[in-house]
Amino acid sequence: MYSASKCNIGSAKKLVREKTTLSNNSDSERKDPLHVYCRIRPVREGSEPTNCIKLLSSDTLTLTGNCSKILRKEIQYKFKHIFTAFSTQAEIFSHIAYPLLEDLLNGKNGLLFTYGVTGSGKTHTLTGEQNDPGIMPRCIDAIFNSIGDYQAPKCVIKSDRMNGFEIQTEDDAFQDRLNAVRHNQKQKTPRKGSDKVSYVNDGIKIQNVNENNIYAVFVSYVEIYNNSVFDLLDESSGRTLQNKILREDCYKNMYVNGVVEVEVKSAQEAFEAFNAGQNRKRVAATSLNSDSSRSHSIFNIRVVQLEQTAINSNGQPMIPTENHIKIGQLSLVDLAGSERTSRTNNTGMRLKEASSINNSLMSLRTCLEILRENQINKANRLVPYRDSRLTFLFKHYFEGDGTVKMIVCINPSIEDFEENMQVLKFAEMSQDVKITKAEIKFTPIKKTISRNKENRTPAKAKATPSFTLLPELRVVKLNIENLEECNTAIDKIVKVIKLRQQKSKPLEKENDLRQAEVRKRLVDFNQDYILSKAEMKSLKTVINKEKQKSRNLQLKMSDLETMNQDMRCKNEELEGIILALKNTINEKNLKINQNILEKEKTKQKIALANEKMTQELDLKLRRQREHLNAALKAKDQKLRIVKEIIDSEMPPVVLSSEASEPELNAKSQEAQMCQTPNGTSGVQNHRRNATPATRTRRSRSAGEVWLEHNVVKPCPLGTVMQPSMKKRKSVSKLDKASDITNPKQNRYCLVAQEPDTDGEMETRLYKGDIVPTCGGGAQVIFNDVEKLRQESPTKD
Ligand SMILES: Nc1ncnc2c1ncn2[C@@H]1O[C@H](COP(=O)(O)OP(=O)(O)OP(=O)(O)O)[C@@H](O)[C@H]1O
Repeated sequence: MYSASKCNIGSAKKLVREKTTLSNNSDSERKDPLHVYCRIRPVREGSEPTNCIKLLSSDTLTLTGNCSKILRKEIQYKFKHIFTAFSTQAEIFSHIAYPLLEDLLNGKNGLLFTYGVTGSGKTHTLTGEQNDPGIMPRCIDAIFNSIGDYQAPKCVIKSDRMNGFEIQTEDDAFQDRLNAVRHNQKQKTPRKGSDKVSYVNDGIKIQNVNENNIYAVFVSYVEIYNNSVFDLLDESSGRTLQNKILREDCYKNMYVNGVVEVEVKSAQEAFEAFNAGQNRKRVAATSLNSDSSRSHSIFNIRVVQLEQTAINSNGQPMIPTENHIKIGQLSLVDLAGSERTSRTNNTGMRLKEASSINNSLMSLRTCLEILRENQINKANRLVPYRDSRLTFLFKHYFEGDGTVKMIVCINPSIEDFEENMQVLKFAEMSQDVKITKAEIKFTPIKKTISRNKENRTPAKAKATPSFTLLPELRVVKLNIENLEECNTAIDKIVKVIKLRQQKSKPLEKENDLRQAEVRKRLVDFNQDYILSKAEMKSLKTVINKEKQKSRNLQLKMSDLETMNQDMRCKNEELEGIILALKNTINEKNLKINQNILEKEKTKQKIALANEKMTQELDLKLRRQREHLNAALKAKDQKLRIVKEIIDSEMPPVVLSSEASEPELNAKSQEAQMCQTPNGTSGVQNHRRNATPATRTRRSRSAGEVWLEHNVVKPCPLGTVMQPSMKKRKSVSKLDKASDITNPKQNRYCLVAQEPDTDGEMETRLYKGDIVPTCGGGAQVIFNDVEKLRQESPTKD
């Protein structure tokens, strides 16, 4: 457990983490802490030499944020060992990986992973370059430098694809080797990435290798991408890798189900396998690293060893039948780097990958934290290994036994300060996690039943080396002085030789049989080879045809591409035209809108003007009315005076506008009764005097202008009864408003004719003044009715 104590150094804060003892002695005997090493990468050439790491000793460093943006603080971290920018790959290998190799060749498990921010040198540390190899190539070289001479024949030890191994008879192994050769020959194209790769070999050997054992080395390479497991050495699925599932074997070890484990007999073969996987591994350029790993990659080396019991006639090690095998596993894990989206500016696929990487790293963090808490508090909180494939795959390392080592890679640039702080904090915490020390485990040998019927003899009997039954031919020193002793010794030798000759006869027979068998197989193989050659030839012709087809298709494609290009050009032109038209439409729309606005404004102005005019006209009308009323009153007054005068002179014959029609009729009759001899009616004269003055005169200067409205065509009236209307306009229908609103007309006369009771035609003239209204119309105020009729004076 850590306690943080703070003390001020100048203006900077310094956090010193002190370690307290964690657990009791018995635990420390059985368990080892997770070993955490730190490697500081050199500052990039050309970048600012601002450094946020200060090295205090070989195991302590301080992280300093002396940039103005970041809070000035110094945090101290302590690790098992810190490698500086000047540390070599060889140093790192010998310090960290060498002990793990010793364990591996001793049948123990080990896990080594690199952790850090993107671009901090994880891949460099683990893989390195050809002339500066990292941990992985050095491990491979060291393994083969050490066990190269003690290897089991190929295919004798075989992966059962369920994390276990089985032993085959030599015959089956031979058959498998043959199949492998055929398979390689059948492969038309060489395996992608299988080009020869070589790393500088330092010739380092692991000490104390048991020379009595025979060894087989298997490698597998998987990646965890977007929380899915893919086998990078699986060639069966072609280009697209199949998602694999994780399983637990009977020893509680986690493994990738059905993973391809390639048995390698030399470092070269191992590098070829690694390279083939490396070509499938998902790597992409980000803004922080041109070759950024987008997945966590796990390179597994498994060394299987079994005790050597005998050597066969060819001097080859014999396969033991009743024994145990030791399996050691070393997992080299290159974790993808944690990255902040704000710094990488990743989008789309890269962003999804980054979030998956960060999630799985967070799971690893959570698991180790809970594991640590459980160990400190003796609690039993569930560790969420299943949250991520990464943690689930390494469950047996954390829960079981083995050695776990972590290399924290640090980029000392000041931009990485915040992320380094997180990484170092986690790494330091991880050191508290205790892992049970690696143990040697013996696994019982699984034997496969021979596929060859002839070989279905008990494996033990078959495998028993016959020549080992022969008496040993020891070196005998002959004492020439003692002839008797010499003779008995020679006799003994002769006896042994004879016995050997005798016993070697069946062996020779067996040998001959085997030779014949091998020859037969060779013939078969040759036949197969000839068949394969013929097949290859036919396939070549097919390939050539296909190539031709593909060439034709390519030509067609290029034609289509040019067509496509042309279309694109046309499209672009049309788009340009459309754009220009759109612009014109927009301009026109703008003008229309402006016009509409102007119209609106004008309408508003007109409405305002109308309102004003209406108000003015109302005012005028009101004044005119008042004026007319006053005039009417004055005229009434005058009329009254005239009436009084007339009343005083003669009997009243007055045609008043106020008179009712019967009165008017009576009066007009009376008027017609007193007609003048020249035919002019006295009534007319009289009426001219008695008719009240018109209310309004539209055009006084022009005199009276009549609108004579003849509803029916009048009968010929002769000259006597013509009404007196000098200026007139006759209409038969009043359907046009302009007839009556014509400002020139000021009088209105409606002519009506009907026969009277005597059958005489009577013409009635309803007369009135046309008065304009304020709304621009006109009204007629009837003030006179004139009846015109002819009457015979002789009539009764
Ligand atoms: N110690 C070192 N010495 C020299 N060059 C180094 C060192 N560490 C890293 N580099 C260089 O820095 C670059 C980035 O390193 P690398 O690819 O190993 O980073 P990484 O941590 O694996 O990144 P990512 O997590 O994105 O995959 C590489 O060009 C590598 O050669």
